[in-house]
Amino acid sequence: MSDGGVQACGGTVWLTGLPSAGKSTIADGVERVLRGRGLRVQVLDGDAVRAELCADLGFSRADRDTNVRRIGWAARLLAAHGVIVVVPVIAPFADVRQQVRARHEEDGLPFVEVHVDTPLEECTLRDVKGLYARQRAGDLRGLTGVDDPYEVPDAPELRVITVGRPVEECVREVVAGLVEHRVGHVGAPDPPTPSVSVCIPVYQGREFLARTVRSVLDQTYSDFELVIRDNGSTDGTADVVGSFADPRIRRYRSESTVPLTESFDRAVRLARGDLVKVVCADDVLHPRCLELQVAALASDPGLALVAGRVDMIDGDDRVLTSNRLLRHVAGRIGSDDLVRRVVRHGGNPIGPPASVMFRRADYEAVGGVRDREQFTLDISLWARLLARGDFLGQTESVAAFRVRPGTVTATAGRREFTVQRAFTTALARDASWSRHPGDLAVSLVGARTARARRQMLFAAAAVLSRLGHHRRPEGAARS
Ligand SMILES: Nc1ncnc2c1ncn2[C@@H]1O[C@H](COP(=O)(O)OS(=O)(=O)O)[C@@H](OP(=O)(O)O)[C@H]1O
Ligand SMILES: Nc1ncnc2c1ncn2[C@@H]1O[C@H](COP(=O)(O)OP(=O)(O)O)[C@@H](O)[C@H]1O
Repeated sequence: MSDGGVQACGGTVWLTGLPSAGKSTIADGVERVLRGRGLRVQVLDGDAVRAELCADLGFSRADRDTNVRRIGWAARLLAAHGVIVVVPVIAPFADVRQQVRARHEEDGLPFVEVHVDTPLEECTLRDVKGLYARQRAGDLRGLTGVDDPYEVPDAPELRVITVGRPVEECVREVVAGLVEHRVGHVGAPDPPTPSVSVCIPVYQGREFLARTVRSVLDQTYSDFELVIRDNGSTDGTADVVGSFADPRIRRYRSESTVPLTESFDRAVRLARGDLVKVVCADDVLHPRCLELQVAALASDPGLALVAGRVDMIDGDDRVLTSNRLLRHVAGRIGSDDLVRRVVRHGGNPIGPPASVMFRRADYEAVGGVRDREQFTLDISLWARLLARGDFLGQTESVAAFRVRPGTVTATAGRREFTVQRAFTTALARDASWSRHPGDLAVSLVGARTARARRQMLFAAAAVLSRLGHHRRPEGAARS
């Protein structure tokens, strides 16, 4: 999936332990760290595998053994192809764990056994899935560690204590253990973590992607990484991505295509920088964009979101209109006040992803992009991020948004209008923010005006395009 110049050595990391010990939680953290380093990682979680590969199995001794052997077999195949396989699976019996280890060793593949060492009393308190309670109530029999055996590993490569320790610390311990046991990179050292990650999720982006990438590489601010995640494009996008040699680029390609919201989320989840900007694969950043927005967030820890203005350009980079958006939301604005302005606006007065920068920690804290409706993806994310801090609307134009036929924004019709209304209504009623009767009525006027304005803009784009109207982007001229 990635290159990045990293030489990967595959292997299996088996996280064994009682139910609710923390196996899955630590596995997820390890996956994130390793992916952040550009390595190929696959988590084979007990629950997920049992739903698919082992749907025929229960929890008898024989079935558990079969389950662990099958997972061990799949892990070995993946590891042989250079993948780091992280396996959070109870695997309660020592002899089957030993068999899986032996099969790896026969193939010369590293096998790292990690005992997630959380005492039963603590697991019973955590009881993430309510299994211990069900067992006590007599609804479940044969629960590992209670009325079914768990054989504690004698000599695991690593024993991780979780009680009283933050998850991140346990994750770091496992990652450090992997390096020691030859799993993961054996070649280039980790690239240093940059302060900013610019993330480009791209699907069928051959036509404009090169311009987008160049606009990122030409920034006046240089301490960034550029994460490009190709969402299974088949139009030659991969060639465009491959044509750039800048070491700050980290490339990922998925063979399958996920929905736009998920593609956005996966690209951001690859970010390593503390600050994040997402750029759609046809938009363009103006050269001082990162410089201006990093300075704002670095100097004011109370800010969760910074946004600049945008120019609207057409398919030939002709400026259709400049310095747009943020008319009603310029300057530093408290989050409660801003949410009210968003409601009254009835649409997205903040801007598209390219105009915005946020903090990765905040993105993770709010659970990332959840909205399945791609039309309100950006504004619903901005609104949730505001729960983490205030907003700064910058009056400089920082990016150019490409207006072209066939895009989500261009084709927005009645259904999208309904989706937008549903979002605004939910926001107006959200108890996290102060509520103002009457704002929802105001927002209806705002939403209709915004929709009409958008329709006019797209119509104008078509006409201007035919007339050959041409002007340089203002932000580009300034910087
Ligand atoms: N009786 C019993 N004992 C243990 N676990 C049970 C049981 N019934 C259901 N579950 C749920 O199944 C998850 C364990 O699956 P595994 O594949 O990891 O188990 S095993 O290795 O086959 O023992 C396990 O998930 P985790 O606790 O997250 O590991 C449970 O959610
Ligand atoms: N240091 C820690 N490492 C892992 N999990 C922890 C830690 N401290 C607390 N927890 C919590 O313990 C629970 C473990 O759940 P989970 O990872 O699903 O367990 P398992 O996969 O072993 O069944 C989570 O709610 C997690 O937040």
